[in-house]
Amino acid sequence: MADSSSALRLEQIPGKGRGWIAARPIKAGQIVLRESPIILYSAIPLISHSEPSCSSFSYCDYCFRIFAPALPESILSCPLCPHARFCSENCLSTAQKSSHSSWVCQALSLLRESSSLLEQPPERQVQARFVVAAYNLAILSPSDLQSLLSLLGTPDSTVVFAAQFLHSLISSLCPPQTQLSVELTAQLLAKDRLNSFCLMEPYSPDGPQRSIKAYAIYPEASLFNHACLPNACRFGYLEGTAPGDARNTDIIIRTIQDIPEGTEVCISYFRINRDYDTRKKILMQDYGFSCKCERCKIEAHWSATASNGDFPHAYFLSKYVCDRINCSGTLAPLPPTDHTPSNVVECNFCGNLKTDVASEQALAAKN
Ligand SMILES: C[S@@+](CC[C@H](N)C(=O)[O-])C[C@H]1O[C@@H](n2cnc3c(N)ncnc32)[C@H](O)[C@@H]1O
Repeated sequence: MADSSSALRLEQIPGKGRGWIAARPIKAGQIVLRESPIILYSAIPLISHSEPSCSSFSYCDYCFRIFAPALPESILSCPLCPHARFCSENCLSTAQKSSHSSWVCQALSLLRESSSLLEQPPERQVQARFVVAAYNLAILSPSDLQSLLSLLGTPDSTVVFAAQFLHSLISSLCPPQTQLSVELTAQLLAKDRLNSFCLMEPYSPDGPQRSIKAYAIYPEASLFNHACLPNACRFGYLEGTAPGDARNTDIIIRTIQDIPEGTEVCISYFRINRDYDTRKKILMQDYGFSCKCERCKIEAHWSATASNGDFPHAYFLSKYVCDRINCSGTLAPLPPTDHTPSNVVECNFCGNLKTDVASEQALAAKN
């Protein structure tokens, strides 16, 4: 599942819980983790409301690739329900054995007809998709359920309310073939809230903000801690072809700089060009911690007027933030070949490739 065994080791990091440490020196661009999701579910509310969906695309319910508009006849529907559609025989048959099992198909169909779920906010309907996916995991792969439960995340009152509602609804409509309690449901929802990764619609320079297509849980990737100036970043190849034998829904974590042995390997949980106040707010609201990294320490006391506009970390941001319009992804070198570092950097949002020389020149021209 993961490539981390030789490059990374898990340790307790003071003040942060568990985290990944470089087990040996790691070169810039190296892949340190490649992992498939144990849970992957659509971010679209189950029951459509009157307002139009923010997404203009429709996609396969297994691999989440956008359907080719020129080939509508190639789209396959689930034989048991009209809602789940697949881009190939392979996706359909694999989904029937996993994420769209007959129990999932029946549970989602019954939930769609539930008037009490219709009265709930769209977020609850997305949570319903997660709970169905998690119960399905409990039925099909108890060891993956244990991996999910081993992640950080403690239920609070909102999660407990959602768990009570969804557990009771699903148990009455379509009970899973295994005993799953309200308490377990609350635990699962709390893990999902803290650890799920968003899979986004493709980049477009002139399009609206990208919508979230799906949420995925990757237990090993969830153990990366956050840094506001990260030394690694996440890649995904949802629409394209993932490198090597990876699947398009796999997560790939690649280093953006050389990392000495013993150093913690961190990713940023969001775009790195956000300002201090925004980062502080997101980290507290969504992840429940206050970041004490070097960048935050400096920016907490930085003022544009007092500092003559000389923004701290300007060099890092110019070098590693993609400058394409509507992008701001993170740039990381391609993996080294035969221990030779690559001078081509790839953006983890828009996929743009450019030589590092060009980015150095762009930086020099700016200064
Ligand atoms: C996705 S988990 C990362 C793995 C986690 N450390 C663990 O032990 O499972 C996110 C949580 O890790 C902790 N964390 C991550 N980055 C941190 C940082 N820069 N400072 C403090 N805590 C951090 C916070 O508790 C956060 O809610």
